[in-house]
Amino acid sequence: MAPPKRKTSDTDNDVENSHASKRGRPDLRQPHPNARQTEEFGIVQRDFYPPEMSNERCQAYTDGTLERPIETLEKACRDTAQQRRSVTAGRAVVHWFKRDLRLHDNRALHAASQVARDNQIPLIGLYILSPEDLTAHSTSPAQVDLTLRTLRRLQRDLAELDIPLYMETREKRKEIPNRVLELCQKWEARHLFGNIEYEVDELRRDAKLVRLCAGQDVDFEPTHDTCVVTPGALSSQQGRQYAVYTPWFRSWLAFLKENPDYLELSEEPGPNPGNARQQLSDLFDCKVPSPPANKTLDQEELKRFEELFPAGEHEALQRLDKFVEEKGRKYEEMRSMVAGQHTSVLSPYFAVGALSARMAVVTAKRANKNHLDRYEAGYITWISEVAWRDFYKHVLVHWPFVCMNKCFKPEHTNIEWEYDADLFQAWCDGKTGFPIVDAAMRQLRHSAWMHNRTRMVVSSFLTKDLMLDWRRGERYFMENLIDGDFASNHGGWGFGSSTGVDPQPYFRVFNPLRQSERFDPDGEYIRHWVPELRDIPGKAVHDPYDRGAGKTAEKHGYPKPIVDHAASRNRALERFKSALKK
Ligand SMILES: Cc1cc2nc3c(=O)[nH]c(=O)nc-3n(C[C@H](O)[C@H](O)[C@H](O)COP(=O)(O)OP(=O)(O)OC[C@H]3O[C@@H](n4cnc5c(N)ncnc54)[C@H](O)[C@@H]3O)c2cc1C
Repeated sequence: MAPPKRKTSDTDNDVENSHASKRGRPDLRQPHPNARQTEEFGIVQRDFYPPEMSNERCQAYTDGTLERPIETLEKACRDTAQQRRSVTAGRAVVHWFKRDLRLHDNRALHAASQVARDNQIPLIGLYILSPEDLTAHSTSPAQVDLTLRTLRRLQRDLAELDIPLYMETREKRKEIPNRVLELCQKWEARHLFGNIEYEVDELRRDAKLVRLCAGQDVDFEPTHDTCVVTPGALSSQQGRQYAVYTPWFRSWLAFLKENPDYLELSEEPGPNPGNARQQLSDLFDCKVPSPPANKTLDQEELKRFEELFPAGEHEALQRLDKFVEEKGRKYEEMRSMVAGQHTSVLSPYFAVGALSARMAVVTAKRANKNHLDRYEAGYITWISEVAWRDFYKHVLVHWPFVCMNKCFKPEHTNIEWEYDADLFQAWCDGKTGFPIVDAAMRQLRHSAWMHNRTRMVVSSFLTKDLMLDWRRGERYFMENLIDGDFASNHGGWGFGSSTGVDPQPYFRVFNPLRQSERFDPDGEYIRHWVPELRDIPGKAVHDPYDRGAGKTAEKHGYPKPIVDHAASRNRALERFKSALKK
């Protein structure tokens, strides 16, 4: 279906409620208007998109009749508890680093260090790069680069404590559990530590490793670390997992007040015994792995990202302190303004684990006279934003089907999407003719990062104005964001603004023009990212073709709007309504 043609007036509200790659893969660019769905083993195959889990199977997860991956891991830990208890100290302790690339406040690393010190044996850090995982997760080259640069810093910091960091690349991700065990055996380590990653494949991998290790007298019980409150710890009065943020957040706050130890920070590891350098000499000069061919950046990009996002936990901690001191108080008031920098831009550091969410909350709480939810509105709001990160991870753990290309609400599966390759490309390139959308998409391409407000605007634009499948946007974001995080990204695309907003079955349709005028009132953000519009004065910059600046825009090659917002909005609402009726 052709996109609706643009009308000249645009009168809807700021937010509408209705009851009702640059490195992209070629197959995504093909239009497939008549999607065919077949069911096999509970997986819906579409010929235009990767497999999607069936609604029945999703329901089984929701009902608890299908074992969740977290339960598989818990079961493996329970089943092996006795075997693991009898394990005696070996000649070393291993901490397996994943997305927890820091020394400060790293729960599993701290525990590993304690066991090593109690037994006067050395601690060894391990990191395995898995190109297959990076491809499967659509990790952006910018995030791979930040990870590798962070590893370099981490290696230096560990070396100061006489702790080696052994790193290697493993092409096949299936081999990783066996390889980790093999290395433990080689180093005669009987205790392995690691923090839990909550995505489906990672939980299953760790469950396998727990059993493998126990069979070979190695104790491995992965640790909860990445969330402030452990997934599964909060449930409603009916004993159910919250599906709505606000009551969940109340419960999150209450939990932390009752369990203040959840906000205790772990110390960094102590130094290795003096003879560790001799005993493990071959592990100290390990090279940081190279990025896989499909994840490399060119020289100019490498330099740019290094300048924008210097690596390591020292940088992250400095940014945190600076933000809390200088911007924290004004956060509530300023956070949605897209020009300038009013948010922390810490998301890349959370994504690679250079900073813990606990550390962020504790630092803001301290600045807020030790309160989580009263006193300064700025700090309270910022803490509640960091909590969103926890919330989406809790959702992922309880409803793991979100990993299978599924939106949160099964009924939204029936929405009829469009697959127009040209419209998708215009969105990616920032050439839609909607200045705020284009500025944001160009910010993403240049910085591998985008402001939260504009993430909401461009996701709404892709899925409502262009009616394109939200999964295309979700994937494009992962492929390009330096802070790509499965749970938060899916939360933004498949849980919230893109497919509907809880708790009511209504849909937000952002009006790009209203968003632009409200959150970039002087057009500073637009002029910064869209040079074709730099010469356009005043409010015309928000909508040049409708506000008498069309000639200048055209002269500088800025495109006309590719769709009519009002008509697109009506089409989207119709599509959503009819999907709910199905
Ligand atoms: C469509 C869409 C996709 C998104 N994809 C990602 C993603 O891949 N990775 C990611 O980290 N965030 C994602 N977000 C959430 C949010 O946009 C970013 O976390 C935020 O913009 C990062 O900037 P900041 O560090 O300056 O945040 P601040 O405003 O300083 O907030 C502090 C921290 O709180 C957390 N946070 C804030 N808002 C959210 C939110 N809405 N959801 C989850 N956590 C939040 C982040 O960890 C953030 O670093 C997405 C949002 C949308 C709407």
